[in-house]
Amino acid sequence: MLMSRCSRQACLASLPISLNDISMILLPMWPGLVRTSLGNSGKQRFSPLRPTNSCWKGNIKSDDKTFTPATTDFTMSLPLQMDDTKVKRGIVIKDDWPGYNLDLFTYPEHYHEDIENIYIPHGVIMDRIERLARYITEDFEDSKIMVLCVLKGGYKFCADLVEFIKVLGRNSNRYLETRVEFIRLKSYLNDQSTEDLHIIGSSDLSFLRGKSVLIVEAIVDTGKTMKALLKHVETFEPKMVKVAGLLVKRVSNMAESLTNYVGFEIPNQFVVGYALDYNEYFRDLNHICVISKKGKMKYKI
Ligand SMILES: O=P(O)(O)OC[C@H]1O[C@H](OP(=O)(O)OP(=O)(O)O)[C@H](O)[C@@H]1O
Ligand SMILES: Nc1nc2[nH]cnc2c(=O)[nH]1
Repeated sequence: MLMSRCSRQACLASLPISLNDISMILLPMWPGLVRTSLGNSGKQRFSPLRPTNSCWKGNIKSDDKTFTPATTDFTMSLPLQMDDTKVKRGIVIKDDWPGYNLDLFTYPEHYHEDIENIYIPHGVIMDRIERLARYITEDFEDSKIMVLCVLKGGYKFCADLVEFIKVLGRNSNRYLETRVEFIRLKSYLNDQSTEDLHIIGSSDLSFLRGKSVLIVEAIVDTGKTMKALLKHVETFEPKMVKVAGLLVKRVSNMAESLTNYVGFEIPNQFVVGYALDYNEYFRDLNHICVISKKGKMKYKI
């Protein structure tokens, strides 16, 4: 079987071994730290590797079908430096990444014809968030931060990120206290950004004054939402603001990097799942997937 590899630097989650002991992460796994290190001993235990969360290519036989090998793989970026001046691209997914065949994973049956592929499996999302939690915990100087979750798309990312930050804190001598607040922004209709960017609910963020703030957003695409939000947040004079984006799209007009902690850099494709929607559908899908033409037609407004 043909195996490809994930780079150590970008794929490396919290491992109880030295970097010199391994040359790559072949299969990221989930459950990760949250599930495996719970308990009073604080000791990390490893669960069996599960191929469904893998970062690989090859032929897999299942139900007498041989699935087409993936032609490419997650390609990793340079090592992330905790340096604001460097652009952190996260795990870079190449333009020709075909995703995983739907038959390799489980997902709600009613979406069968509505998604093209499993673009980023849930387990890989979780493993990457675990790593982001560590960057954030090590990076913030304050021991307390205000987490501003951008709804609706960011709710799952925020919940999982904060959970990982808490678990890390309980298992180390660096506990980053998190207070979570929410803001709801809406601008998309179908798969298009519109000129109408609405703050739904209260826009008063005066609780951010003087605080270290982490904005948690599921996706930065055109960057319009994030630019507008950063401008709005700055008016409340926080001490500092950083942005965690699970996905950042590679779009040509994005001149500046708005995101300090990037999960994955992805091509310009409309993705759904893990709380990302298409007209409110697909938020219940746990993987990140590419919507199919049929799906777009079916749920179009
Ligand atoms: O970078 P941009 O092109 O501005 O796009 C990013 C925004 O688009 C989505 O929000 P949406 O307006 O769909 O609202 P939702 O989060 O409630 O789904 C997403 O959750 C981001 O907030
Ligand atoms: N669901 C979803 N929402 C978005 N908002 C901006 N880009 C996207 C995208 O690719 N998917």
